[in-house]
Amino acid sequence: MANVENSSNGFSKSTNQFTAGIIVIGDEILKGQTMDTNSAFLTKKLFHLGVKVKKISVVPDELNAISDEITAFSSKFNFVITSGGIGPTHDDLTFEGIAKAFDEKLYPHPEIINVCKKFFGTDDLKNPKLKIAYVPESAKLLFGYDKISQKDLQFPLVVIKNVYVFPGVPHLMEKSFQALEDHFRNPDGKSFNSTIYLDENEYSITHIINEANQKFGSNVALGSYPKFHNNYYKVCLTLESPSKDDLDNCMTFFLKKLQHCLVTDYDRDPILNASDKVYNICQRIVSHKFDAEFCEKLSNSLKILEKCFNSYKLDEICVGFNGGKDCTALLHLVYAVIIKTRGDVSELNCLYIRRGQPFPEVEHFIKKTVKKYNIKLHTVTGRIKDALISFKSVKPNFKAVIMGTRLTDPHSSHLQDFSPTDEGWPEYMRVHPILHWTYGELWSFIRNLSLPYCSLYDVGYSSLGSMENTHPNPSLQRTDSKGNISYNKAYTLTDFTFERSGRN
Ligand SMILES: Cc1cc2nc3c(=O)[nH]c(=O)nc-3n(C[C@H](O)[C@H](O)[C@H](O)COP(=O)(O)OP(=O)(O)OC[C@H]3O[C@@H](n4cnc5c(N)ncnc54)[C@H](O)[C@@H]3O)c2cc1C
Ligand SMILES: NC(=O)C1=CN([C@@H]2O[C@H](COP(=O)(O)OP(=O)(O)OC[C@H]3O[C@@H](n4cnc5c(N)ncnc54)[C@H](O)[C@@H]3O)[C@@H](O)[C@H]2O)C=CC1
Ligand SMILES: [Co+2]
Ligand SMILES: [K+]
Ligand SMILES: [Mg+2]
Repeated sequence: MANVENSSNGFSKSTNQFTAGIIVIGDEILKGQTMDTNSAFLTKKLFHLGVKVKKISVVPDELNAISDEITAFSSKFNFVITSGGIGPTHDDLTFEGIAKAFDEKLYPHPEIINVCKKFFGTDDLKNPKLKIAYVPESAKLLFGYDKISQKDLQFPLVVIKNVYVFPGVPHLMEKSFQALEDHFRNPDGKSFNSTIYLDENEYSITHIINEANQKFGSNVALGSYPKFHNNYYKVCLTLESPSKDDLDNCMTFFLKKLQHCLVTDYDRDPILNASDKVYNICQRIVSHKFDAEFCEKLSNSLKILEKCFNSYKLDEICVGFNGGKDCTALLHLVYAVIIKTRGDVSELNCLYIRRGQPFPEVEHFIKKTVKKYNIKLHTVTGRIKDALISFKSVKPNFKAVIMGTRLTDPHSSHLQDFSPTDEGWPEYMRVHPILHWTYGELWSFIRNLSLPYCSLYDVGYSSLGSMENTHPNPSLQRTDSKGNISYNKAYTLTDFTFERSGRN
Protein backbone atom coordinates (compact mmCIF):
# COMPACT_ATOMS: atom_id res chain seq x y z
CA MET A 1 0.00 0.00 0.00
CA ALA A 2 1.51 3.35 -0.90
CA ASN A 3 2.63 5.58 1.92
CA VAL A 4 0.52 8.41 0.61
CA GLU A 5 0.73 11.34 3.00
CA ASN A 6 -2.53 13.15 2.59
CA SER A 7 -1.37 16.34 4.27
CA SER A 8 -3.53 19.41 4.18
CA ASN A 9 -1.44 21.37 1.70
CA GLY A 10 -3.25 20.80 -1.54
CA PHE A 11 -3.04 17.01 -1.83
CA SER A 12 -6.05 15.43 -3.38
CA LYS A 13 -8.34 14.53 -0.49
CA SER A 14 -10.05 11.35 -1.63
CA THR A 15 -7.68 8.41 -1.90
CA ASN A 16 -9.14 7.33 -5.17
CA GLN A 17 -7.53 10.33 -6.74
CA PHE A 18 -3.92 9.17 -6.60
CA THR A 19 -1.99 11.87 -8.37
CA ALA A 20 1.61 11.91 -9.55
CA GLY A 21 4.12 14.32 -10.99
CA ILE A 22 7.14 13.11 -12.95
CA ILE A 23 10.42 15.01 -12.91
CA VAL A 24 12.86 13.95 -15.60
CA ILE A 25 16.34 15.09 -14.68
CA GLY A 26 19.07 15.43 -17.28
CA ASP A 27 20.92 17.97 -19.37
CA GLU A 28 21.08 15.38 -22.15
CA ILE A 29 17.28 15.48 -22.50
CA LEU A 30 17.14 19.27 -22.73
CA LYS A 31 19.93 19.28 -25.30
CA GLY A 32 18.08 16.79 -27.47
CA GLN A 33 20.89 14.27 -27.15
CA THR A 34 18.64 11.68 -25.53
CA MET A 35 14.95 11.19 -26.22
CA ASP A 36 13.00 11.01 -22.96
CA THR A 37 11.49 7.53 -22.95
CA ASN A 38 11.32 7.32 -19.16
CA SER A 39 8.26 9.54 -18.81
CA ALA A 40 6.47 7.65 -21.60
CA PHE A 41 7.13 4.39 -19.79
CA LEU A 42 6.07 5.76 -16.41
CA THR A 43 2.85 7.44 -17.59
CA LYS A 44 1.71 4.24 -19.32
CA LYS A 45 2.40 2.18 -16.20
CA LEU A 46 0.82 4.70 -13.82
CA PHE A 47 -2.30 4.99 -15.98
CA HIS A 48 -2.87 1.26 -15.65
CA LEU A 49 -2.21 1.46 -11.92
CA GLY A 50 -5.04 3.98 -11.58
CA VAL A 51 -2.72 6.89 -10.83
CA LYS A 52 -3.44 10.23 -12.47
CA VAL A 53 -0.23 11.80 -13.75
CA LYS A 54 -0.87 15.52 -13.56
CA LYS A 55 2.43 16.91 -14.80
CA ILE A 56 5.76 15.94 -16.34
CA SER A 57 8.68 18.30 -16.23
CA VAL A 58 12.25 18.02 -17.47
CA VAL A 59 14.93 19.86 -15.51
CA PRO A 60 18.70 20.19 -16.02
CA ASP A 61 21.31 18.56 -13.80
CA GLU A 62 21.36 21.70 -11.66
CA LEU A 63 20.90 21.83 -7.90
CA ASN A 64 18.39 24.69 -7.70
CA ALA A 65 16.42 23.60 -10.72
CA ILE A 66 16.00 20.15 -9.16
CA SER A 67 15.21 21.39 -5.65
CA ASP A 68 12.68 23.99 -6.85
CA GLU A 69 10.82 21.39 -8.91
CA ILE A 70 10.87 18.87 -6.02
CA THR A 71 9.42 21.50 -3.67
CA ALA A 72 6.69 22.42 -6.16
CA PHE A 73 5.74 18.84 -7.06
CA SER A 74 5.99 17.35 -3.58
CA SER A 75 3.38 19.72 -2.18
CA LYS A 76 0.99 19.20 -5.12
CA PHE A 77 0.97 15.50 -5.90
CA ASN A 78 0.65 12.30 -3.90
CA PHE A 79 3.64 10.80 -5.68
CA VAL A 80 6.64 12.55 -7.13
CA ILE A 81 8.67 10.28 -9.39
CA THR A 82 12.11 11.36 -10.53
CA SER A 83 14.39 9.72 -13.05
CA GLY A 84 18.07 10.51 -13.52
CA GLY A 85 21.00 11.95 -11.67
CA ILE A 86 21.61 9.39 -8.99
CA GLY A 87 24.87 8.01 -10.24
CA PRO A 88 28.42 8.72 -9.05
CA THR A 89 29.33 11.53 -11.43
CA HIS A 90 29.51 15.24 -10.77
CA ASP A 91 26.35 15.87 -12.82
CA ASP A 92 24.30 13.51 -10.66
CA LEU A 93 22.72 16.03 -8.30
CA THR A 94 19.30 14.56 -7.66
CA PHE A 95 19.82 13.65 -4.02
CA GLU A 96 21.51 17.00 -3.36
CA GLY A 97 18.48 18.70 -4.92
CA ILE A 98 16.00 16.73 -2.80
CA ALA A 99 18.00 17.36 0.39
CA LYS A 100 17.93 21.08 -0.38
CA ALA A 101 14.18 21.00 -1.06
CA PHE A 102 13.47 19.35 2.30
CA ASP A 103 16.23 21.19 4.11
CA GLU A 104 18.00 17.95 5.03
CA LYS A 105 21.63 16.86 4.99
CA LEU A 106 23.03 14.01 2.88
CA TYR A 107 24.57 11.08 4.73
CA PRO A 108 26.00 7.70 3.71
CA HIS A 109 23.12 5.26 4.23
CA PRO A 110 24.53 2.07 5.89
CA GLU A 111 22.34 -0.28 3.84
CA ILE A 112 23.40 1.33 0.56
CA ILE A 113 27.01 1.10 1.68
CA ASN A 114 26.42 -2.64 2.10
CA VAL A 115 25.02 -2.82 -1.41
CA CYS A 116 28.09 -0.94 -2.69
CA LYS A 117 30.34 -3.32 -0.83
CA LYS A 118 28.68 -6.23 -2.64
CA PHE A 119 28.49 -4.43 -5.95
CA PHE A 120 31.83 -2.59 -6.11
CA GLY A 121 33.74 -4.66 -3.52
CA THR A 122 34.48 -1.61 -1.40
CA ASP A 123 32.77 0.39 1.34
CA ASP A 124 35.54 2.96 1.52
CA LEU A 125 33.69 6.28 1.69
CA LYS A 126 36.64 8.03 0.11
CA ASN A 127 36.04 6.02 -3.08
CA PRO A 128 34.15 8.27 -5.55
CA LYS A 129 31.82 5.33 -6.42
CA LEU A 130 30.34 5.59 -2.93
CA LYS A 131 28.76 8.94 -3.82
CA ILE A 132 25.66 6.94 -4.70
CA ALA A 133 25.30 5.94 -1.03
CA TYR A 134 24.79 9.57 0.07
CA VAL A 135 21.07 10.19 0.46
CA PRO A 136 18.94 12.71 2.45
CA GLU A 137 18.60 11.89 6.19
CA SER A 138 14.93 10.94 6.08
CA ALA A 139 15.38 8.57 3.13
CA LYS A 140 13.60 5.20 3.29
CA LEU A 141 14.61 2.25 1.11
CA LEU A 142 12.30 -0.02 -0.86
CA PHE A 143 13.85 -3.31 -1.87
CA GLY A 144 12.09 -4.72 -4.93
CA TYR A 145 11.80 -8.24 -6.28
CA ASP A 146 12.23 -8.45 -10.00
CA LYS A 147 9.48 -10.85 -11.20
CA ILE A 148 11.12 -11.22 -14.61
CA SER A 149 14.61 -12.26 -13.51
CA GLN A 150 13.09 -13.69 -10.26
CA LYS A 151 15.82 -12.06 -8.24
CA ASP A 152 15.89 -9.25 -5.70
CA LEU A 153 16.92 -5.95 -7.22
CA GLN A 154 20.53 -5.12 -6.42
CA PHE A 155 19.79 -1.48 -5.72
CA PRO A 156 16.98 -0.36 -3.44
CA LEU A 157 14.65 2.43 -4.50
CA VAL A 158 15.31 5.51 -2.39
CA VAL A 159 12.17 7.32 -1.16
CA ILE A 160 12.25 10.68 0.60
CA LYS A 161 8.77 11.70 1.87
CA ASN A 162 6.63 11.26 -1.26
CA VAL A 163 9.52 11.46 -3.72
CA TYR A 164 10.48 8.19 -5.43
CA VAL A 165 13.95 8.42 -6.94
CA PHE A 166 14.72 6.25 -9.99
CA PRO A 167 17.94 6.01 -12.04
CA GLY A 168 18.00 7.66 -15.46
CA VAL A 169 19.19 4.67 -17.43
CA PRO A 170 15.93 3.38 -18.94
CA HIS A 171 16.42 -0.32 -18.40
CA LEU A 172 17.47 0.26 -14.78
CA MET A 173 14.56 2.62 -14.15
CA GLU A 174 12.06 0.27 -15.83
CA LYS A 175 13.29 -2.79 -13.95
CA SER A 176 13.17 -0.94 -10.68
CA PHE A 177 9.68 0.47 -11.33
CA GLN A 178 8.28 -2.86 -12.43
CA ALA A 179 9.58 -4.52 -9.30
CA LEU A 180 7.90 -1.93 -7.11
CA GLU A 181 4.83 -0.90 -9.06
CA ASP A 182 2.43 -2.24 -6.42
CA HIS A 183 3.49 0.64 -4.19
CA PHE A 184 1.77 2.94 -6.64
CA ARG A 185 -1.36 0.89 -7.31
CA ASN A 186 -4.52 2.83 -6.53
CA PRO A 187 -6.84 0.24 -4.90
CA ASP A 188 -9.99 2.02 -5.95
CA GLY A 189 -8.44 3.60 -9.00
CA LYS A 190 -10.66 1.46 -11.15
CA SER A 191 -11.32 3.30 -14.28
CA PHE A 192 -13.20 2.12 -17.35
CA ASN A 193 -11.87 3.06 -20.76
CA SER A 194 -13.06 2.83 -24.34
CA THR A 195 -11.72 3.99 -27.65
CA ILE A 196 -13.72 4.86 -30.76
CA TYR A 197 -12.16 5.25 -34.21
CA LEU A 198 -13.83 7.56 -36.70
CA ASP A 199 -13.31 8.02 -40.43
CA GLU A 200 -14.32 11.66 -40.36
CA ASN A 201 -12.32 14.83 -39.85
CA GLU A 202 -12.45 16.32 -36.40
CA TYR A 203 -14.05 19.62 -37.40
CA SER A 204 -17.17 17.99 -38.76
CA ILE A 205 -17.84 16.17 -35.50
CA THR A 206 -16.67 18.79 -33.00
CA HIS A 207 -20.26 19.78 -32.20
CA ILE A 208 -21.11 16.15 -31.36
CA ILE A 209 -18.08 15.79 -29.10
CA ASN A 210 -18.97 19.06 -27.38
CA GLU A 211 -22.55 17.89 -26.87
CA ALA A 212 -21.23 14.65 -25.33
CA ASN A 213 -18.94 16.63 -23.09
CA GLN A 214 -21.90 18.74 -21.90
CA LYS A 215 -23.94 15.63 -21.12
CA PHE A 216 -21.29 13.30 -19.71
CA GLY A 217 -18.15 15.39 -19.18
CA SER A 218 -18.61 15.66 -15.40
CA ASN A 219 -17.73 12.00 -14.98
CA VAL A 220 -16.39 10.85 -18.34
CA ALA A 221 -13.04 12.24 -19.51
CA LEU A 222 -13.23 12.60 -23.30
CA GLY A 223 -10.13 12.82 -25.48
CA SER A 224 -10.26 13.59 -29.22
CA TYR A 225 -7.10 12.90 -31.21
CA PRO A 226 -6.91 13.68 -34.93
CA LYS A 227 -4.77 11.25 -36.88
CA PHE A 228 -3.22 12.01 -40.26
CA HIS A 229 -1.88 9.47 -42.77
CA ASN A 230 -3.81 6.55 -41.37
CA ASN A 231 -5.62 4.32 -43.87
CA TYR A 232 -8.56 3.63 -41.56
CA TYR A 233 -9.42 6.47 -39.22
CA LYS A 234 -9.01 10.24 -38.93
CA VAL A 235 -10.05 10.72 -35.32
CA CYS A 236 -9.53 8.57 -32.25
CA LEU A 237 -11.91 9.32 -29.36
CA THR A 238 -10.97 8.10 -25.89
CA LEU A 239 -13.47 7.79 -23.03
CA GLU A 240 -12.43 7.23 -19.43
CA SER A 241 -14.60 7.13 -16.33
CA PRO A 242 -14.66 5.65 -12.81
CA SER A 243 -18.27 4.67 -13.53
CA LYS A 244 -19.09 1.90 -16.01
CA ASP A 245 -22.67 3.17 -16.45
CA ASP A 246 -21.61 6.70 -17.30
CA LEU A 247 -19.07 5.35 -19.77
CA ASP A 248 -21.68 3.10 -21.40
CA ASN A 249 -24.22 5.91 -21.68
CA CYS A 250 -21.65 8.12 -23.35
CA MET A 251 -20.66 5.30 -25.70
CA THR A 252 -24.33 4.76 -26.67
CA PHE A 253 -24.64 8.45 -27.40
CA PHE A 254 -21.60 8.39 -29.69
CA LEU A 255 -22.56 5.16 -31.45
CA LYS A 256 -25.88 6.73 -32.34
CA LYS A 257 -24.62 10.15 -33.40
CA LEU A 258 -21.48 8.93 -35.18
CA GLN A 259 -22.90 5.85 -36.84
CA HIS A 260 -22.04 7.23 -40.31
CA CYS A 261 -18.28 7.38 -39.72
CA LEU A 262 -17.67 4.68 -37.16
CA VAL A 263 -14.68 2.40 -37.91
CA THR A 264 -15.51 -1.05 -36.55
CA ASP A 265 -13.04 -3.79 -35.61
CA TYR A 266 -10.02 -1.54 -36.10
CA ASP A 267 -6.85 -3.24 -34.89
CA ARG A 268 -4.17 -0.77 -33.75
CA ASP A 269 -1.48 -3.39 -33.88
CA PRO A 270 -2.06 -6.07 -36.54
CA ILE A 271 1.50 -7.36 -36.05
CA LEU A 272 0.74 -8.35 -32.46
CA ASN A 273 -0.32 -12.03 -32.54
CA ALA A 274 -0.23 -11.81 -36.35
CA SER A 275 -0.22 -15.56 -36.89
CA ASP A 276 -3.30 -16.23 -34.69
CA LYS A 277 -5.15 -13.42 -36.38
CA VAL A 278 -4.26 -14.64 -39.89
CA TYR A 279 -4.73 -18.36 -39.28
CA ASN A 280 -8.06 -17.77 -37.50
CA ILE A 281 -9.36 -14.91 -39.61
CA CYS A 282 -11.95 -17.16 -41.19
CA GLN A 283 -13.16 -18.57 -37.86
CA ARG A 284 -13.26 -15.05 -36.50
CA ILE A 285 -15.22 -13.24 -39.17
CA VAL A 286 -16.30 -15.77 -41.79
CA SER A 287 -19.89 -14.94 -40.85
CA HIS A 288 -20.01 -11.62 -42.54
CA LYS A 289 -16.73 -10.84 -44.22
CA PHE A 290 -15.19 -13.81 -45.99
CA ASP A 291 -16.98 -16.53 -47.94
CA ALA A 292 -15.94 -20.17 -47.77
CA GLU A 293 -14.29 -19.92 -51.19
CA PHE A 294 -11.81 -17.31 -49.98
CA CYS A 295 -11.17 -19.23 -46.78
CA GLU A 296 -10.22 -22.18 -48.94
CA LYS A 297 -7.86 -19.95 -50.93
CA LEU A 298 -6.34 -18.49 -47.76
CA SER A 299 -5.61 -21.86 -46.22
CA ASN A 300 -4.02 -22.89 -49.51
CA SER A 301 -1.86 -19.74 -49.49
CA LEU A 302 -0.65 -20.60 -46.01
CA LYS A 303 0.14 -24.17 -47.11
CA ILE A 304 2.18 -22.88 -50.07
CA LEU A 305 4.21 -20.69 -47.74
CA GLU A 306 4.69 -23.50 -45.23
CA LYS A 307 5.89 -25.70 -48.09
CA CYS A 308 8.25 -22.92 -49.21
CA PHE A 309 9.72 -22.60 -45.72
CA ASN A 310 10.14 -26.36 -45.54
CA SER A 311 11.91 -26.48 -48.89
CA TYR A 312 14.26 -23.52 -48.43
CA LYS A 313 16.26 -22.08 -45.56
CA LEU A 314 15.17 -18.62 -44.38
CA ASP A 315 18.31 -17.03 -45.84
CA GLU A 316 17.58 -18.57 -49.25
CA ILE A 317 14.20 -16.87 -49.40
CA CYS A 318 13.41 -13.32 -50.40
CA VAL A 319 10.05 -11.58 -50.58
CA GLY A 320 9.57 -9.38 -53.63
CA PHE A 321 8.42 -6.16 -51.98
CA ASN A 322 7.67 -3.06 -54.05
CA GLY A 323 5.22 -1.39 -51.66
CA GLY A 324 2.18 -2.45 -53.69
CA LYS A 325 -1.07 -3.79 -52.25
CA ASP A 326 -0.31 -7.39 -53.31
CA CYS A 327 3.01 -7.65 -51.56
CA THR A 328 1.59 -5.78 -48.55
CA ALA A 329 -0.85 -8.63 -47.97
CA LEU A 330 1.82 -11.13 -49.00
CA LEU A 331 4.35 -9.82 -46.50
CA HIS A 332 1.86 -10.12 -43.67
CA LEU A 333 1.06 -13.70 -44.69
CA VAL A 334 4.77 -14.55 -44.81
CA TYR A 335 5.26 -12.95 -41.40
CA ALA A 336 2.34 -14.90 -39.93
CA VAL A 337 3.65 -18.20 -41.31
CA ILE A 338 7.20 -17.63 -40.11
CA ILE A 339 5.98 -16.73 -36.62
CA LYS A 340 3.80 -19.84 -36.60
CA THR A 341 6.44 -22.21 -37.95
CA ARG A 342 9.61 -20.76 -36.41
CA GLY A 343 8.46 -18.69 -33.48
CA ASP A 344 10.32 -15.56 -34.32
CA VAL A 345 11.24 -13.56 -37.37
CA SER A 346 14.95 -13.03 -37.09
CA GLU A 347 15.32 -11.21 -40.31
CA LEU A 348 12.95 -11.30 -43.22
CA ASN A 349 14.81 -10.72 -46.49
CA CYS A 350 12.95 -8.57 -49.00
CA LEU A 351 13.95 -7.51 -52.47
CA TYR A 352 12.86 -4.15 -53.86
CA ILE A 353 13.69 -3.50 -57.50
CA ARG A 354 13.68 0.24 -57.90
CA ARG A 355 12.70 1.09 -61.45
CA GLY A 356 11.74 4.28 -63.29
CA GLN A 357 10.63 7.10 -61.01
CA PRO A 358 9.03 5.55 -57.96
CA PHE A 359 6.31 7.51 -56.13
CA PRO A 360 7.73 9.09 -52.93
CA GLU A 361 4.65 7.77 -51.12
CA VAL A 362 5.58 4.24 -52.17
CA GLU A 363 9.16 4.58 -50.95
CA HIS A 364 7.93 6.17 -47.71
CA PHE A 365 5.62 3.20 -47.19
CA ILE A 366 8.42 0.74 -47.94
CA LYS A 367 10.63 2.45 -45.33
CA LYS A 368 7.84 2.37 -42.73
CA THR A 369 7.11 -1.30 -43.42
CA VAL A 370 10.78 -2.29 -43.23
CA LYS A 371 10.87 -0.95 -39.66
CA LYS A 372 7.63 -2.56 -38.61
CA TYR A 373 8.40 -6.10 -39.77
CA ASN A 374 12.12 -5.95 -38.99
CA ILE A 375 12.94 -6.52 -42.65
CA LYS A 376 16.37 -6.71 -44.27
CA LEU A 377 15.64 -4.83 -47.50
CA HIS A 378 17.82 -5.41 -50.55
CA THR A 379 17.27 -2.60 -53.04
CA VAL A 380 18.45 -3.03 -56.62
CA THR A 381 17.86 -0.30 -59.20
CA GLY A 382 17.12 -0.88 -62.87
CA ARG A 383 14.94 -2.97 -65.16
CA ILE A 384 13.66 -6.06 -63.46
CA LYS A 385 15.64 -8.64 -65.40
CA ASP A 386 18.97 -6.77 -65.17
CA ALA A 387 18.34 -6.06 -61.50
CA LEU A 388 17.76 -9.75 -60.86
CA ILE A 389 20.94 -10.67 -62.72
CA SER A 390 23.02 -8.35 -60.57
CA PHE A 391 21.16 -9.45 -57.43
CA LYS A 392 21.95 -13.08 -58.26
CA SER A 393 25.65 -12.28 -58.61
CA VAL A 394 25.82 -10.20 -55.42
CA LYS A 395 23.62 -12.48 -53.30
CA PRO A 396 23.87 -15.98 -54.81
CA ASN A 397 22.40 -17.53 -51.62
CA PHE A 398 18.84 -16.55 -52.57
CA LYS A 399 17.02 -19.37 -54.34
CA ALA A 400 13.31 -18.54 -53.98
CA VAL A 401 11.43 -15.28 -54.36
CA ILE A 402 7.94 -15.06 -52.88
CA MET A 403 5.81 -12.77 -55.00
CA GLY A 404 2.35 -11.26 -54.78
CA THR A 405 1.53 -12.00 -58.40
CA ARG A 406 -2.11 -12.82 -59.17
CA LEU A 407 -3.47 -14.60 -62.24
CA THR A 408 -5.11 -11.37 -63.44
CA ASP A 409 -1.68 -9.66 -63.65
CA PRO A 410 -0.35 -9.29 -67.20
CA HIS A 411 1.49 -12.37 -68.55
CA SER A 412 0.67 -14.25 -65.36
CA SER A 413 -2.25 -16.48 -66.30
CA HIS A 414 0.05 -19.48 -66.90
CA LEU A 415 1.83 -19.25 -63.54
CA GLN A 416 1.66 -21.94 -60.85
CA ASP A 417 2.04 -21.83 -57.09
CA PHE A 418 5.72 -22.62 -57.69
CA SER A 419 7.12 -21.52 -61.08
CA PRO A 420 10.84 -21.35 -61.81
CA THR A 421 11.84 -18.19 -63.69
CA ASP A 422 11.75 -18.46 -67.47
CA GLU A 423 14.55 -19.35 -69.83
CA GLY A 424 17.07 -16.50 -69.96
CA TRP A 425 16.04 -15.16 -66.54
CA PRO A 426 18.33 -15.62 -63.50
CA GLU A 427 17.40 -18.86 -61.79
CA TYR A 428 14.91 -18.45 -58.97
CA MET A 429 11.95 -20.44 -57.82
CA ARG A 430 9.05 -17.99 -57.93
CA VAL A 431 6.54 -18.69 -55.17
CA HIS A 432 3.01 -17.33 -55.70
CA PRO A 433 0.86 -17.87 -52.60
CA ILE A 434 -1.93 -15.43 -53.61
CA LEU A 435 -2.15 -16.33 -57.32
CA HIS A 436 -5.88 -17.11 -57.10
CA TRP A 437 -6.98 -14.19 -54.97
CA THR A 438 -9.29 -11.64 -56.56
CA TYR A 439 -8.72 -7.91 -56.26
CA GLY A 440 -11.68 -7.73 -53.86
CA GLU A 441 -10.45 -10.58 -51.66
CA LEU A 442 -7.02 -8.97 -51.46
CA TRP A 443 -8.54 -5.76 -50.12
CA SER A 444 -10.85 -7.59 -47.72
CA PHE A 445 -7.84 -9.35 -46.29
CA ILE A 446 -5.86 -6.12 -45.94
CA ARG A 447 -8.70 -4.11 -44.48
CA ASN A 448 -10.09 -6.74 -42.12
CA LEU A 449 -6.68 -7.10 -40.56
CA SER A 450 -6.25 -3.29 -40.46
CA LEU A 451 -2.98 -3.66 -42.35
CA PRO A 452 -1.36 -0.32 -43.21
CA TYR A 453 -0.92 0.15 -46.96
CA CYS A 454 0.49 2.77 -49.29
CA SER A 455 -1.50 6.01 -49.02
CA LEU A 456 -1.87 6.31 -52.81
CA TYR A 457 -4.52 3.59 -52.68
CA ASP A 458 -6.69 5.99 -50.70
CA VAL A 459 -6.51 8.77 -53.28
CA GLY A 460 -7.59 7.01 -56.43
CA TYR A 461 -4.74 4.69 -57.38
CA SER A 462 -5.70 1.04 -57.69
CA SER A 463 -2.53 -0.38 -59.21
CA LEU A 464 0.94 1.10 -58.78
CA GLY A 465 3.78 1.28 -61.26
CA SER A 466 6.16 4.19 -61.35
CA MET A 467 5.22 7.86 -61.69
CA GLU A 468 5.69 8.02 -65.43
CA ASN A 469 3.16 5.28 -66.14
CA THR A 470 0.60 5.45 -63.35
CA HIS A 471 -2.23 7.88 -62.55
CA PRO A 472 -5.47 7.79 -60.55
CA ASN A 473 -7.98 5.26 -61.82
CA PRO A 474 -10.77 7.04 -63.71
CA SER A 475 -13.33 4.48 -62.51
CA LEU A 476 -12.69 5.65 -58.94
CA GLN A 477 -13.25 9.29 -59.82
CA ARG A 478 -16.20 11.25 -58.41
CA THR A 479 -17.29 14.84 -58.94
CA ASP A 480 -19.25 16.73 -56.32
CA SER A 481 -22.09 19.23 -56.94
CA LYS A 482 -19.57 22.06 -57.34
CA GLY A 483 -17.63 20.09 -59.93
CA ASN A 484 -14.68 19.27 -57.62
CA ILE A 485 -13.00 16.03 -58.59
CA SER A 486 -11.95 13.51 -55.95
CA TYR A 487 -11.38 9.76 -55.86
CA ASN A 488 -12.82 6.86 -53.92
CA LYS A 489 -10.46 4.51 -52.14
CA ALA A 490 -9.08 1.62 -54.21
CA TYR A 491 -10.78 -1.00 -52.05
CA THR A 492 -14.21 0.37 -53.10
CA LEU A 493 -13.65 -0.65 -56.74
CA THR A 494 -16.34 -3.17 -57.59
CA ASP A 495 -15.55 -4.07 -61.20
CA PHE A 496 -12.10 -5.66 -60.83
CA THR A 497 -11.49 -5.61 -64.58
CA PHE A 498 -10.76 -1.91 -64.07
CA GLU A 499 -7.95 -2.63 -61.59
CA ARG A 500 -5.26 -1.46 -63.94
CA SER A 501 -7.17 1.37 -65.64
CA GLY A 502 -4.76 3.86 -64.08
CA ARG A 503 -1.76 2.26 -65.76
CA ASN A 504 -0.59 3.00 -69.30
C1 LIG B 1 11.72 -12.04 -58.65
C2 LIG B 1 11.10 -11.81 -60.00
C3 LIG B 1 11.21 -12.81 -60.96
C4 LIG B 1 10.65 -12.62 -62.23
N1 LIG B 1 10.76 -13.61 -63.14
C5 LIG B 1 10.20 -13.43 -64.36
C6 LIG B 1 10.29 -14.47 -65.35
O1 LIG B 1 10.86 -15.52 -65.15
N2 LIG B 1 9.71 -14.27 -66.56
C7 LIG B 1 9.06 -13.09 -66.84
O2 LIG B 1 8.56 -12.94 -67.94
N3 LIG B 1 8.95 -12.09 -65.93
C8 LIG B 1 9.52 -12.25 -64.71
N4 LIG B 1 9.42 -11.25 -63.77
C9 LIG B 1 8.71 -9.98 -64.12
C10 LIG B 1 7.24 -10.12 -63.62
O3 LIG B 1 6.58 -11.06 -64.41
C11 LIG B 1 6.46 -8.82 -63.70
O4 LIG B 1 6.53 -8.28 -64.98
C12 LIG B 1 7.04 -7.86 -62.71
O5 LIG B 1 7.07 -8.52 -61.48
C13 LIG B 1 6.18 -6.60 -62.60
O6 LIG B 1 4.99 -7.01 -62.02
P1 LIG B 1 3.71 -6.01 -62.07
O7 LIG B 1 4.19 -4.61 -61.76
O8 LIG B 1 2.96 -6.24 -63.29
O9 LIG B 1 2.80 -6.56 -60.92
P2 LIG B 1 3.01 -6.49 -59.36
O10 LIG B 1 1.70 -6.91 -58.75
O11 LIG B 1 3.57 -5.18 -58.91
O12 LIG B 1 4.10 -7.64 -59.10
C14 LIG B 1 3.67 -8.83 -58.62
C15 LIG B 1 4.63 -9.21 -57.55
O13 LIG B 1 5.95 -9.29 -58.09
C16 LIG B 1 6.88 -8.75 -57.18
N5 LIG B 1 7.43 -7.53 -57.76
C17 LIG B 1 6.95 -6.87 -58.81
N6 LIG B 1 7.72 -5.80 -59.09
C18 LIG B 1 8.67 -5.78 -58.13
C19 LIG B 1 9.73 -4.89 -57.83
N7 LIG B 1 9.97 -3.82 -58.58
N8 LIG B 1 10.51 -5.15 -56.75
C20 LIG B 1 10.26 -6.22 -55.98
N9 LIG B 1 9.28 -7.10 -56.21
C21 LIG B 1 8.49 -6.87 -57.27
C22 LIG B 1 6.08 -8.39 -55.93
O14 LIG B 1 6.09 -9.49 -55.04
C23 LIG B 1 4.71 -8.17 -56.47
O15 LIG B 1 3.72 -8.42 -55.49
C24 LIG B 1 9.98 -11.40 -62.51
C25 LIG B 1 9.87 -10.41 -61.54
C26 LIG B 1 10.43 -10.61 -60.29
C27 LIG B 1 10.30 -9.53 -59.25
N1 LIG C 1 19.80 0.50 -10.70
C1 LIG C 1 19.52 1.39 -9.76
O1 LIG C 1 18.46 1.43 -9.20
C2 LIG C 1 20.57 2.39 -9.36
C3 LIG C 1 21.60 2.69 -10.26
N2 LIG C 1 22.55 3.60 -9.84
C4 LIG C 1 23.60 4.02 -10.74
O2 LIG C 1 23.13 5.24 -11.41
C5 LIG C 1 23.85 5.39 -12.63
C6 LIG C 1 22.95 5.79 -13.79
O3 LIG C 1 21.86 6.41 -13.27
P1 LIG C 1 21.72 8.00 -13.38
O4 LIG C 1 22.97 8.71 -12.99
O5 LIG C 1 20.48 8.33 -12.65
O6 LIG C 1 21.48 8.21 -14.90
P2 LIG C 1 21.81 9.57 -15.67
O7 LIG C 1 20.93 10.68 -15.22
O8 LIG C 1 23.28 9.79 -15.60
O9 LIG C 1 21.41 9.16 -17.13
C7 LIG C 1 22.17 8.11 -17.70
C8 LIG C 1 21.73 7.95 -19.10
O10 LIG C 1 20.41 7.44 -19.10
C9 LIG C 1 19.72 7.96 -20.20
N3 LIG C 1 18.55 8.66 -19.73
C10 LIG C 1 18.48 9.49 -18.67
N4 LIG C 1 17.23 9.98 -18.53
C11 LIG C 1 16.49 9.45 -19.54
C12 LIG C 1 15.13 9.55 -19.96
N5 LIG C 1 14.25 10.32 -19.32
N6 LIG C 1 14.72 8.86 -21.04
C13 LIG C 1 15.59 8.10 -21.72
N7 LIG C 1 16.88 7.94 -21.40
C14 LIG C 1 17.33 8.61 -20.30
C15 LIG C 1 20.64 8.93 -20.92
O11 LIG C 1 21.28 8.27 -21.96
C16 LIG C 1 21.60 9.28 -19.84
O12 LIG C 1 22.84 9.69 -20.35
C17 LIG C 1 24.47 4.05 -12.91
O13 LIG C 1 25.87 4.20 -12.68
C18 LIG C 1 23.88 3.11 -11.86
O14 LIG C 1 24.79 2.11 -11.46
C19 LIG C 1 22.54 4.20 -8.61
C20 LIG C 1 21.53 3.88 -7.74
C21 LIG C 1 20.45 3.02 -8.07
CO1 LIG D 1 24.26 9.83 -13.86
K1 LIG E 1 24.52 12.01 -16.51
MG1 LIG F 1 21.33 12.57 -15.92
